[in-house]
Amino acid sequence: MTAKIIDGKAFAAGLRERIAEHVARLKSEHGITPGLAVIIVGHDPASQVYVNNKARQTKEVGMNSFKYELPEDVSEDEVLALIEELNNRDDVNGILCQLPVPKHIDENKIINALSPAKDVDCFSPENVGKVAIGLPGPVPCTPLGSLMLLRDELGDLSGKNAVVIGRSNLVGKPMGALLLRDSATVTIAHSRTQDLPAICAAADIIVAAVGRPEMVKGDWIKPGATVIDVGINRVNAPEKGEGKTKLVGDVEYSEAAKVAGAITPVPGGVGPMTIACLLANTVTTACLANGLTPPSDLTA
Ligand SMILES: Nc1nc2c(c(=O)[nH]1)N[C@@H](CN(C=O)c1ccc(C(=O)N[C@@H](CCC(=O)O)C(=O)O)cc1)CN2
Repeated sequence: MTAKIIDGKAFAAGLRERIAEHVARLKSEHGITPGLAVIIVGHDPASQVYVNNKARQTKEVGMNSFKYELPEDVSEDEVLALIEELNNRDDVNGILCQLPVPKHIDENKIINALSPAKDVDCFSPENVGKVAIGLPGPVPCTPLGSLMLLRDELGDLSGKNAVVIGRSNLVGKPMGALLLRDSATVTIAHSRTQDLPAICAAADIIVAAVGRPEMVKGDWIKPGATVIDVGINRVNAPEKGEGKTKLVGDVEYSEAAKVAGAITPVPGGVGPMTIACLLANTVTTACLANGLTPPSDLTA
């Protein structure tokens, strides 16, 4: 068996088209242009690429983009003051601070300073709670993107055995909550889990979000299972030449693809969904801020 490759890049492009249609309707019917503010602190090259992609894609779907590039040595108080200013602006419906931030800035203080109504990453405790109990609001971007790919691939997830590997606040825990909301039978595995291969062997769905290159082996996977690889790990690639690197996921892709029914590649799988879902969340928060029901196809 060779797995179907789930094309996250193509799915994300389709999602952005739908977002653009919703944005056009918000403008023409309600006079609302959603706005997304992105804050980046320092010069991490990967973060700069992600932030530039976020700004470009925000504009492409017809929304307003506001980018704040702060120096590496900016004080925590200055970042918090900027967030406070953005919290109070009517033309800003979504705010995010690109992670990681430099060590002298407390990530939790940043997250707690964001107005939950504009927290389009869905990192705040209030929004995490809403996700858990199924109230309207933003949904963590990478888990939402993974869920959309799973629903597209499998349809109804009810009763499926789903194993999420990783228990981070950003991916593992919200992914578990979303799968549970879709009535999957959810196991969250982590570094203390015993006999992970046996747990994976019973899974109809595996979501690998552990941050360790190729940790999930092909022979752990049940034939026909759907595998969502959230990992994006840069590793050395001597086969490409001296000093070269490549991106790999948390799953041993080539072996897993021989067994799985469907699998996301890295790159081109979940990654592109993260930014598309950020735009979807900005439409959601813009709707909620204006007393409108968010489009159901952009949320969980
Ligand atoms: N405030 C946030 N910070 C960070 C987040 C986040 O969701 N919110 N996630 C990551 C970075 N990230 C978005 O911000 C992100 C990472 C990767 C991709 C992506 O499309 N990856 C490509 C490969 C890209 C490459 O070649 O390097 C892929 O998987 O195909 C998009 C967004 C950490 N920080």
